Amino acid sequence: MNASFGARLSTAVSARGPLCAGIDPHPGLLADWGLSADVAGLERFALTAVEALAGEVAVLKPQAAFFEAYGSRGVAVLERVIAEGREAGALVLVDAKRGDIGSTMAAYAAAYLTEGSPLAGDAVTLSPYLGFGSLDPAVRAAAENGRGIFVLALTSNPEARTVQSARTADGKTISQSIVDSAAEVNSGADPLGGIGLVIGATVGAHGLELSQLNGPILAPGYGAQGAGPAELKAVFGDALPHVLPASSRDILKHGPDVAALRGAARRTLDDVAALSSV
Ligand SMILES: O=c1ccn([C@@H]2O[C@H](COP(=O)(O)O)[C@@H](O)[C@H]2O)c(=O)[nH]1
Repeated sequence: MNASFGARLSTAVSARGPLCAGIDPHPGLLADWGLSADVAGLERFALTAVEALAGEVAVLKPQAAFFEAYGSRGVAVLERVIAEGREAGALVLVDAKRGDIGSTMAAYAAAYLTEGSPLAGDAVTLSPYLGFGSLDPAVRAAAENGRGIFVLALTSNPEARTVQSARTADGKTISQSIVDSAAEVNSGADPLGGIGLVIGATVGAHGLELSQLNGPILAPGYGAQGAGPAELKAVFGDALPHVLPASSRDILKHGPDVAALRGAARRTLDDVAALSSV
């Protein structure tokens, strides 16, 4: 792959607008869509979401956990979602939140970031809580393969605060130290580095200094977790142009009708786009 992930993401967002639509096959949603809680139901759910959304949104984010819950056949469905989502023109961010010591991280990088692997989308979410440096094999694989990573910095769930807002020996919050490590890797990249961050749209006042990041920010928590356009503006301020709001259940609840799913994604995009004119 020739173009960098930062360049591909910038092009996709310019063409389609800033939205990451999640594919989270919750058992409750499968039931609401009239589907069985088995691999056949999972497959129908996920591929309907791909059909509805992959031609519309810049980024699709399948949540790996809901596929893994069905074992190897569920993972095979995830592989189809990745392949078919990309074929239909969306960038696919696999939300797997992997993290481990460096030597094991190399295997995750082979699985999620290396050309030819059936689980490799365009980017993957990673956890830095074994130390940002433990992600080095993934950082290298991402650059070599034109792919991206999104590193958890300040997540949307309230329980995260005690860990992520704790301070390191130099007085920085842990989340700020993750921002700074990502900024160091992204420095000088044009138009945008391939190391993104995950910062929830729900986090409220956070005090993070994001001006040097030079990378994308995935903002889950939009919709079902309570954040809307006003929260995006308040949380991200000047960083808003690099923010990719992520919404799953709030869009998926409109299925299984394909047109209704598309309509929900478009309304979300319109609400987000209106922010740039405020
Ligand atoms: O901080 C985080 C990191 C990841 N997520 C994931 O995003 C979606 C959110 O789903 P909704 O239905 O829009 O609430 C889900 O896959 C989470 O695992 C997050 O919510 N917060």
